[in-house]
Amino acid sequence: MEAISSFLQPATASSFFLFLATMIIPVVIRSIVCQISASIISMWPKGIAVTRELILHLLGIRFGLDNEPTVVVQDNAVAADTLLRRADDFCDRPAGMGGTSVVSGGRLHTITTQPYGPVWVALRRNLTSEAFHPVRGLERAAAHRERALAKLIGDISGAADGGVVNVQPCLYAALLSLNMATCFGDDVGVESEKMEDIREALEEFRRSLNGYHVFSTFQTLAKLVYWGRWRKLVNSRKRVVELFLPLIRACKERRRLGHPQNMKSPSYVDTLLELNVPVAGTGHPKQRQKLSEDEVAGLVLEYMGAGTETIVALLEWTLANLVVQPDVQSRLRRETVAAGGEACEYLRAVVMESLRRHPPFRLMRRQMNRDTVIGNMLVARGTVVNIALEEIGRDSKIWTYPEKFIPERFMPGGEGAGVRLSMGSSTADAGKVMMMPFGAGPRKCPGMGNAILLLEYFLRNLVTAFEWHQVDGQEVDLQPHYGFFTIMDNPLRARVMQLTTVNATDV
Ligand code: HEM
Repeated sequence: MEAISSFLQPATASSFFLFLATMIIPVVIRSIVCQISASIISMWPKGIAVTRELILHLLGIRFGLDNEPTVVVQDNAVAADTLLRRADDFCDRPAGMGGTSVVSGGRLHTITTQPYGPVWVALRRNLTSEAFHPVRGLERAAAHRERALAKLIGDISGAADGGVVNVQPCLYAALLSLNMATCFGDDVGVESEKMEDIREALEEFRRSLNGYHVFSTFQTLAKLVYWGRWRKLVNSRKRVVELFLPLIRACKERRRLGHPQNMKSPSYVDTLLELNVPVAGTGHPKQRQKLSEDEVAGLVLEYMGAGTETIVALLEWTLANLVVQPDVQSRLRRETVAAGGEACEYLRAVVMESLRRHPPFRLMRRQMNRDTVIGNMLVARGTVVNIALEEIGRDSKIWTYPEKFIPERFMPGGEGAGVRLSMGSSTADAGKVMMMPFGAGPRKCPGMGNAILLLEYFLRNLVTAFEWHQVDGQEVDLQPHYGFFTIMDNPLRARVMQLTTVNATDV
């Protein structure tokens, strides 16, 4: 060693060692890595695949809402106490919910994701006091409902191949055409080809929402790790918005020309174009502005998604249960015919049982805006609170045979008689909570009245127009698929027998 040192000049010596190091160190590291990998592989349990999720887990990287500090509420009394008595602490949703909000990096919001405050009040009030107002909105939409029903009956009769129908596509087409009409108005003509594009685009967007929660935290990194998923989400939303924008512009043009239709019966988009919302973050409620085109498109997407898929899913679940239980179906038919278009107690009971047994949203998410006691636990501000809507409706302490579909439980004398769905912010409501498929408190679903109306309307007419039977050799499978909405894992196929030519009976 000494000989070498004396032989080399100092500068040359350090270069030599640097050279040696660069040659030797990688070899040493590679051999260490190989040895470690070999021993990991030899110890690695057979049958466990090395996935991206596993690697992220081992590195301690967690994306998405599911990895935020979370409390799950499964007890109805605690849920009621949380949402009604402590409503002020639970009025926000976690950041990073909703496709529109995620894709725009929190720049755009829908009613669902808008932070609790004056803009949320303005958007929500616009929906409930216009499109969903019992007279100005729902009553005026009667003609749209009749047209959608006629389409549905026609599609079911026409699609019946040897009497067998794939039910979901028929329901979807009818609800889509109804919601397009109430959203854009009668005279924004959408030809059937465009309608098919919209159907496909909405479906693709819904599919892209499965797993989108990973983008709610550390978005930049999550985009890199889940690049394919991100691209799908962005592109599918872009596709729907590009289909809606020309229709929104046509509404604008119609308003500019002062079309009488707008004055008589404004569509949802007309009301959004008319609306002035407070300017967020200024603290001056009087400072107001119009919504941008992007914002209107996001709200339209919310209306079409929430208003179509939920109703389609529930109608499909209900018809599936009626196929499985022909006695319930016969009673429903008898009693709706006897009611002759008036309110029918048994029809309401069937709808309530469907909502209890198959709520489209399994969980409802809120985020606490201050430290609060939930049940007997102190939970810190910022914690995500998941209310387990499905489990609350199946609580065996409240419901007998909770897994069974028994509409009679909502008839006089049944354990569910008199149960109300409409729980506002009144603390007096809290004691009566037995199920909450529409949520509760100030942020409960604003579409509830419309949803009940549509469910009863279509169901009443579908059971009087057709008899619904099992397809020979194919049992109805009531297994759920838990995605963005809870739908049937195996879509319903039914054998139908046409009974009458239907005169639409509106409730
Ligand atoms: C059977 C049908 C439906 C069910 C079961 C349902 C259920 C729900 C639930 C559980 C929530 C969360 C409520 C909460 O946080 O307390 C919600 C919110 C919401 N729903 Fe529905 N929904 C239905 C139909 C509709 C329809 C037809 C619309 C109309 C467009 C709609 C629009 C909304 C909106 C905008 C929100 C957000 C409310 C807010 O954050 O202020 N829903 N819905």
